[in-house]
Amino acid sequence: MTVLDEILDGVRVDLAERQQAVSLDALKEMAVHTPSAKDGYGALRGQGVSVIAEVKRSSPSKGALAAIADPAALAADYESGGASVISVLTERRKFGGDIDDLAQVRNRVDVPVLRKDFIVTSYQLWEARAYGADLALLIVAALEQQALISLIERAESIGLTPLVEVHTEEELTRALDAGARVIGVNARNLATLEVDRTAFARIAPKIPSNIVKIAESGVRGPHDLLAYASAGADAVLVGESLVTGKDPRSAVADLVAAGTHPALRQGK
Ligand SMILES: O=P(O)(O)OC[C@@H](O)[C@@H](O)c1c[nH]c2ccccc12
Repeated sequence: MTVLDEILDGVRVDLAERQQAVSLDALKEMAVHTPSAKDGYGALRGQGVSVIAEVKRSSPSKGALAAIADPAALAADYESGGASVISVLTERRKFGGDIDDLAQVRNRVDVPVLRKDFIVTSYQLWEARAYGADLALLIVAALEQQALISLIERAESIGLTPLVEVHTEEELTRALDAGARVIGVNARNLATLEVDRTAFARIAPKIPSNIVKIAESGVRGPHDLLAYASAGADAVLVGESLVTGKDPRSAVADLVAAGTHPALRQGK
């Protein structure tokens, strides 16, 4: 069993519990009263390389990273550093997240918020919307093709921007066939947890130019952002180096400064 399979088993157990506690109808009712979603696609297509800053307490590869007692305060620091989108890990068992973190972050920042989780049913998309998310992650490696297609459609129909994550060329083909418009290339293989920072440069040239390209994982600082930028990234998604650093606001600001430097001259 791979790490991803193990995570998905836990996700399904937790999901069944939440579905017992809150009906789909109740969630839909909540979502109706949630302010409409912000434009995730537009936020990532801004000037230069956009920064998606992540709220993450732990990870299966490293264990505990940071306690993060106040996720909204951290998100506010990210926003004031210039982050274009805030990513909130809501998976509980391996990442120490909580769906309530999403609501707290949503209530504090103005930029779009991404629900980062292992989404396998439309119930989780309704949850994302009900708790204020504007974007939702869909991981190709975790989904059958038919499920991927219908989750992309459902996300869009309820106003969420789906960020479709791939790690290989085959997964990219599936993402494109399924109609993804925002694609993230994760440097980390979720089956083995190995990080390969060359994955983005290998896969990005095969992504059509109208699609937003995000380089995910392994960004330690401006140097890595610049490497991803020269390989064509519209945005980078950064977690660990921000939550484990001393000053998340200035760490984001340094990334944003590198990503908007005039010398980059990206053809967006
Ligand atoms: O902490 P890092 O190496 O900066 O990576 C952030 C993000 O890319 C990573 O958390 C991530 C990418 N895809 C995921 C899917 C599920 C859980 C987590 C992730």
